[in-house]
Amino acid sequence: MSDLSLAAAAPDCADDGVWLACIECGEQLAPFDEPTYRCPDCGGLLEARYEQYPTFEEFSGRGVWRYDAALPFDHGVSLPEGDTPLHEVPRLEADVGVRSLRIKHEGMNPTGSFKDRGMTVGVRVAEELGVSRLACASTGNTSAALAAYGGRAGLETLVLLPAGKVAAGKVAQAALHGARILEVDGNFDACLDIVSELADRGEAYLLNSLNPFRLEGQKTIGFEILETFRDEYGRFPDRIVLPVGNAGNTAALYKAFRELVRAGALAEDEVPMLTGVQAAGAAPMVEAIEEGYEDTERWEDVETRATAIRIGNPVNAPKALPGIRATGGTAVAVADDAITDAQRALAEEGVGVEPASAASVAGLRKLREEGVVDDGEDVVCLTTGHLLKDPDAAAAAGAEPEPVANDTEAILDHLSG
Ligand SMILES: Cc1ncc(COP(=O)(O)O)c(C=O)c1O
Ligand SMILES: N[C@@H](CCOP(=O)(O)O)C(=O)O
Repeated sequence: MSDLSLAAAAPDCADDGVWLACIECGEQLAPFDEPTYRCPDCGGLLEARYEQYPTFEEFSGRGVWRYDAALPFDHGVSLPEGDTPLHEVPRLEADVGVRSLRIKHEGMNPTGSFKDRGMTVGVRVAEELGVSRLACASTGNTSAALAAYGGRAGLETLVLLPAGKVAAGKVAQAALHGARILEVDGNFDACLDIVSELADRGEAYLLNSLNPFRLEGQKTIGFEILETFRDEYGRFPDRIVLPVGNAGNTAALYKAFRELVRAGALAEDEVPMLTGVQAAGAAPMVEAIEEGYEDTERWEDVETRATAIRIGNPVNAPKALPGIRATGGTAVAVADDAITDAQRALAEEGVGVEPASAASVAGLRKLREEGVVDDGEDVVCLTTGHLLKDPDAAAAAGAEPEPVANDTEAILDHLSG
């Protein structure tokens, strides 16, 4: 068993400084000999390990590649990504009633979601491996990012989408960036099963978050939040609340914290509580936390307005569940209407997010009402995708346009009426 605890000692050194390790049996693999997504011995998830883990002082530059000392390469296929805002939301902060509330808006990445952080590293690894076709299953954002970064690298991209369940903005992005789009008569989990099989047969290089290098890019969200928060407040946040679908970000943030603890840059009692939020209609991670499972049980029927997190079989659960538990966090399910209310509240303070992103704020509100989150806490909510990703959901959540005559007096009458 590979130790995923915060207190784990630094792993044994490998000659070349980076390798892949199975989180279940500890098997170590050379990272760039051939595409590998799971342990060939036991089927466990893999994660990248390094000979050394940097402290904050070793980071320099901007965006994802500021953190190259903690990544397998010092540059990648970049648009560029990262360096996203940590918004203040004073009205929401007062309404929720916490010491401080900041919104880390990952919708401000080049294709409008956090997936860009994963792709800049993942596509760099694809180049290293010399593959020609990249593929993913997607609820939308992964496909948009893969198409853009694959296109930038001049590689063929193939995406499998659940038919009729992907927001318009995301399909448009994937199409225009040049992906070949296959609409599958099945949900996201079925698409991922198929893409994984295609990858195992050598037909394509898989760039979902099952790919450990995707998560290397995404862990920079954790580095960025901690650095920015510490620079502004002189301390680290108590809690990070995030939407959970395939559980890649939860796993990636936990990995960032573990690496900083190992480097001596973060004390164990300074690690923020990882708090996952799922839509009530797609909540296998919440079930696993509540029931004490080590992995999720697959939900075959999932439904939510937050289509980005309409996922019933989170592949990263064995990495993410220990993270939630070890940091003293929790997981909570929220109703679709609560997600829309949170989307409106964020939008009213100028922060435009897609429904799945607003789940973090909806979850925080629920946990405050339940008394799980204390009023003295410093909280960061992660918002993962931009409002324009899902224009239909935004239009439905906002006010209806009012038809008026083409006449100034009529408009003044209308406004005063
Ligand atoms: C906008 C958005 N938010 C949240 C998630 C969930 O992230 P994760 O799969 O890393 O849990 C996804 C995709 O899964 C997403 O596209
Ligand atoms: N929301 C995701 C689902 C796939 O997640 P991944 O992180 O495993 O690629 C999407 O945008 O497709």
